[in-house]
Amino acid sequence: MANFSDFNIGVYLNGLFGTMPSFPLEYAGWEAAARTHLDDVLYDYVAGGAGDEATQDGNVHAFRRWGIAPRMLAGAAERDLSIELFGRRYPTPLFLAPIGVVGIMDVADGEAGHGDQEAARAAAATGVPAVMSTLMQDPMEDVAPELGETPGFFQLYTPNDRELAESFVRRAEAAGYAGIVVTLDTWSLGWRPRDLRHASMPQLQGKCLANYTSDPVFRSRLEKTPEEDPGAATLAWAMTFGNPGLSWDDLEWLRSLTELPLLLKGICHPDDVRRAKDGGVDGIYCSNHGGRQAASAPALDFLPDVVAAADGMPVLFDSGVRTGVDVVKALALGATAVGIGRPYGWGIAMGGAAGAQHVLQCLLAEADLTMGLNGYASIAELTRDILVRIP
Ligand SMILES: Cc1cc2nc3c(=O)[nH]c(=O)nc-3n(C[C@H](O)[C@H](O)[C@H](O)COP(=O)(O)O)c2cc1C
Ligand SMILES: O=C(O)C(=O)c1ccccc1
Repeated sequence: MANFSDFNIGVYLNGLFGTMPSFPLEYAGWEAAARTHLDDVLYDYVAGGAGDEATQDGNVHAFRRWGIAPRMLAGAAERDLSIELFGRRYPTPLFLAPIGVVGIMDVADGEAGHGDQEAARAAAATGVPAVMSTLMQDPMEDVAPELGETPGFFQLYTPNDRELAESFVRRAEAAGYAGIVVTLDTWSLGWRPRDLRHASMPQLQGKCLANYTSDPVFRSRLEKTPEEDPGAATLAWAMTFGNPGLSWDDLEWLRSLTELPLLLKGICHPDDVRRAKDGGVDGIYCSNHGGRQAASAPALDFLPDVVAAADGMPVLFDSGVRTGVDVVKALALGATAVGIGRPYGWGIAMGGAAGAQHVLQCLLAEADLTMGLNGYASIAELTRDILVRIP
């Protein structure tokens, strides 16, 4: 059993010998460190979100409206943070949420462009599974080997071209991804004032489109190859990316594409959970896209009802997790596994795979200590009744 809070002790021990931590120890520090490396367009793209950004702020603040009830003399000196998901044991309850621009966020060493592989290496080093975006800067086949023994899931943005969607899923299966996560909340881009101010976003600059430009179906739709005419390829991407017509009627087709675990991302309403379940999915991914798409209530506020409707089916959760304490609270509200987006994105920007691994170690050490000091030895003990509502 891993002891995640050894990380904590290690920091103090290093300090005794005059070695200070290489990276900041908390979210604000990760974001600030990342910002020193990123240009404004990319920084704003990652940091920003929909509208006045009240949704993303609300995601973070929702965690503060819950408190953990401490129990003493509970014998929680040894903790087990492992979880089971789709028949497999994972050492931690965390996963990396898909970030479509992480491929170009690996700027710290001055050679951006393989950030998807850096994220995969952080997953390999920690056993934290990664959901990898459709929007990669390297093709999915080049990213998968970097995951090592740790499973990766392929996140599908369903293009409005069925053959292309099918090709993506076949490629993900062949490359060894362990499941398919279909994101439903981005069939059109949200209202994002920061990106509008820059009148730019990375994909429109031709970034992170490698899964498209390497795809035989996508290429067959072009008159000239992406190498000959990159601008035309980017335009073709913009024409095929959005899929406003996708509906529940398409779930049967999506389900038919793979026998791998199939999850739907962006689900917050219990009625949608039931429809998804009826359609034969294997898991629900409760998220409001980190407040980047539609304005909504905090994703955390939907989690308990989503878990109830899922009725035993796994529920992945993300949106607003910033600390190890947040991880514990999401688990207590019923999440099977807890995803982080921006925190590890900043990690990649401040130090590549090592930076992302550091972020995971901080979150895990804090989650582990929070459980221990509050008297909870396993994730099974983290239930709704260990939380109190803070008015
Ligand atoms: C810069 C950025 C890019 C993202 N790209 C994708 C993506 O390609 N696919 C997807 O399903 N979600 C994407 N998301 C949403 C994340 O998967 C996740 O839902 C969100 O970041 C969680 O919120 P958090 O950032 O507060 O942790 C992106 C998020 C960010 C910050
Ligand atoms: O930025 C995002 O959150 C995202 O997922 C996305 C993907 C493609 C186009 C625009 C946004």
